[in-house]
Amino acid sequence: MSNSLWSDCAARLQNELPAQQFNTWIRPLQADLEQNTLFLYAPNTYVVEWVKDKYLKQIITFLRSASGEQAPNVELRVGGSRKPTGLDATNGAAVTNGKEREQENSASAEATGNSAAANGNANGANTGRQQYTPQVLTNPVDRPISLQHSNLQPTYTFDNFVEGRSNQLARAAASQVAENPGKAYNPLFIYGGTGLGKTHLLHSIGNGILANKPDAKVFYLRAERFVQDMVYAMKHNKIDSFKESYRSVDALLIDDVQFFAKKDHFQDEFFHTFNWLLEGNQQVILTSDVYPKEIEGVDERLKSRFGWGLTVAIEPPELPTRVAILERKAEERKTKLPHEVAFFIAKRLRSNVRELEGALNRVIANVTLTGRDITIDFVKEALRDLIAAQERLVTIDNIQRTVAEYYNIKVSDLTSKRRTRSVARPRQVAMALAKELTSHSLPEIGDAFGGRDHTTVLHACRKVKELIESDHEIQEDYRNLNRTLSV
Ligand SMILES: Nc1ncnc2c1ncn2[C@@H]1O[C@H](COP(=O)(O)OP(=O)(O)OP(=O)(O)O)[C@@H](O)[C@H]1O
Repeated sequence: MSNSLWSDCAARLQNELPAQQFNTWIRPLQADLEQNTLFLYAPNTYVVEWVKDKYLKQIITFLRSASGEQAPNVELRVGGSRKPTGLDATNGAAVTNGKEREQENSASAEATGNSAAANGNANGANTGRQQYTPQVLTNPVDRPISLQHSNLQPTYTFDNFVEGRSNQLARAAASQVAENPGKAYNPLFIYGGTGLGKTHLLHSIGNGILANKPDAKVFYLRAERFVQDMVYAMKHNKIDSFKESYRSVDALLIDDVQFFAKKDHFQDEFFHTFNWLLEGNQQVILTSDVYPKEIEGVDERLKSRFGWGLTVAIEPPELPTRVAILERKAEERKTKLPHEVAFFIAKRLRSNVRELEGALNRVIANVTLTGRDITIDFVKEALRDLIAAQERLVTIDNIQRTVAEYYNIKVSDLTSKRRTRSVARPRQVAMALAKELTSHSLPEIGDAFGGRDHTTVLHACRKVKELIESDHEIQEDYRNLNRTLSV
């Protein structure tokens, strides 16, 4: 009963909220109905407070509309991750209860000969875990599967990670994990496009954990390395020490888990390692370039586990964050980058932080070679090809086509005089995008939208900015369009 009530409620929230909000705040909640109270368990107080503040009203409204007078009270609490999640199944709205999960665990573990299950306890760690007493492998021959070195890059820290709206949530979750490994969010799953700072955050967490507890066993690796180690272990008959190594860490940081796609055998082993660590409250942090449920070729069980803790996105940075990143990186390189030049570069290059860094490196190299000052003209010259490539990509025409397609209207509607809301709002969005993503002036943009005055464009830009703050639908639309146009 609790399950279906909560899953209906969650399904409705899923329809109403932008995917990122739903995945971040609602999906991790675990429901339990006791008497007439629906307990919603969140991974930590941060989530409890956030959900209370932002979504509790909506949740109560849904429950009342579904159950009328019978609607239960709602109580948000911090709860253990072993509780049944409301949203584990692939469609995001089904519910499993704890028993089903236990059965599922042991069934899958048995099928693959998992040793924890062989001890008859796939879920309760006590008995099975004793088989794998943590052990440090010292023999150099064992090196490929010895995790003695953390592999952490000391230069990637929270301190030099520039925070902005696009990465705020991921940054907050990451620092919580660094402060409370194994306790805050487990696993923490960070996803987002290439070059947006996932690896940087991952290392920051590892470095943060070590700063608090220098003897913690923290290990960073790309998913590829897990596969290589396993191949090596199988070849050299060292599968036990492979397991011991991976299962003895305090925190396992795995980058690019999309690499596991279509590697069923490795996924199986990873699945068991992953469960093992979670059961022992050992922290797991994962990254991927897409939302976990959308990784093709990865087993549903594994994807479902990925979502047990907290899943957060890193979005492409907005203009102010891009400017701040450039200024920060220039400072680190002891280069004086005038603000208007940082702004110019950030406005022209939008796709990701790696590209921004590359551009900055090129500017610095040119300065070193020529001894000239960094001015906008200098940068225009140094980055001519990059800027041209970006401009070719984003034209007003292209923006109009993309926006029209997105809102299912005609391009001619955008340039027409029609003022109905279904057309007027997309037109304003398109104008704001043209202002943000191209270097055209307000009058030029006005011209391209059916000969409108530049003040109309200015008004559209202000209106959209205001709506982005207040209306999550427009915010989501704008982000989606921006992302589509910027890559
Ligand atoms: N918010 C940020 N502040 C400072 N530097 C950043 C930020 N985001 C990204 N970077 C820098 O951008 C570069 C690329 O970031 P990173 O390698 O972490 O991206 P990624 O998301 O892991 O990409 P990929 O998916 O391609 O591996 C790094 O040098 C990183 O330091």
